[in-house]
Amino acid sequence: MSKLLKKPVKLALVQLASGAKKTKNLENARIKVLAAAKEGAEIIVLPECFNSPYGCDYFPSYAETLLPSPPTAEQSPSFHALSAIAKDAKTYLIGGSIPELDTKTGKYYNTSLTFSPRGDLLATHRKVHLFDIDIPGKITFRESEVLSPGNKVTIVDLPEFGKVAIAICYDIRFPELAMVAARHGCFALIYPGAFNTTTGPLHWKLLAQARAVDNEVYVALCSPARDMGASYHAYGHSMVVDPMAGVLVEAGEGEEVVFAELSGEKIEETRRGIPIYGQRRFDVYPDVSASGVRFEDEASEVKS
Ligand SMILES: O=C(O)CCC(=O)C(=O)O
Repeated sequence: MSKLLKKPVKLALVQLASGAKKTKNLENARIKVLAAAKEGAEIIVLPECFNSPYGCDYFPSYAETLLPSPPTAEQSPSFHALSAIAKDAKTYLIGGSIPELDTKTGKYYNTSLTFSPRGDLLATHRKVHLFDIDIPGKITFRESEVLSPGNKVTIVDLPEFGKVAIAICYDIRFPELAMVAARHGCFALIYPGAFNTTTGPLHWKLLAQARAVDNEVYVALCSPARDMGASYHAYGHSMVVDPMAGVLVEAGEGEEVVFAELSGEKIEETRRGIPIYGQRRFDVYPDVSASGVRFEDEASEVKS
C-alpha cells in the first residue's frame, strides 16, 4: 500500500459555466457534481469563484459570511448548498472558491471550502497570494484593491485516501507553498483557478507540470468555463497532471466535467525512478518545509 495515497481514487473537475445569478450557479453546480458522483468520482472539485462572475467589482456584492462557523443559510447560502451537495453526492467536495466577508474585520477574502461525504466542513483556505498583475496592453488585475490575503498553508486529510493541499489559482505560482504541502505528505495539490486568455496559454499547463515535477505528486487545476460575454475571459482547460508531469486529462474551453484516476503506485514509481526525496542537499540550502510554516489561521475560528 502506498504511504501517501491509500487506495486509487477517481477525481472529477467540474469546469462550470457560471453567470450572474448565484442561485442558478449553485443549482448548476449541484447538477454537475451529482452527475460526476454517479460516474464514480470520489473527490469532486469546483472552480474559483464558481458562484459569481470573476472580478474585483463583483467580490463585495457576492460576498458571504462564513464566521462564526457554521454560518446561517442567510449568511452563506453557498456554504449550505455545498454541504448538502457533498452529502447527497456522498463524495468529498472541494468547493472551488467564493468571495467571503469577515464581518468582524470588514475584510474580503477569496475562500475555498472543502466538505466531507457527510456534508461536514473539513477545511477553509483563503487565497494566500493575491492576483495583482500588470501586463501592459493585455491584462491588469489587482485583487488586493478589494481582497485581503489568507495566511496559512491548507492541508486536508481525507481519511480513506490521504492528504491533499488546497490553494487557489495565483497560489500555484509560488513553489514554496506547493513544496511545503508535498513535503507534509500530500498526494495531490488541488487548485481551483481562473487563469485568463493571456497567461493561460503560456503558463497554466506549465505551472501544473512544474508543481508536479518539483514535488512528484498529482496536480489538479479546475477552471470556470470560458464566457466571452463576461468581463473576465477564463482560460478553461481544467487539467490533472500526474507525478511524472504527464497530462492525464485536459478539458476544452466550454462547460465540461473531466475525470482522472489517481494511484499511490504512480507516486511511488516516480519517486523510485527519480529519487529526489532522498537526494536533497539541506547542507547546501535550507529546508523551507521544516520550520516557520503556518497551518492555522490567525483568526482561530477559521478551520485549517
Ligand atoms: O496567475 C495568473 O496568470 C492568473 C491568476 C488568476 O487568474 C487568479 O489568481 O485568479
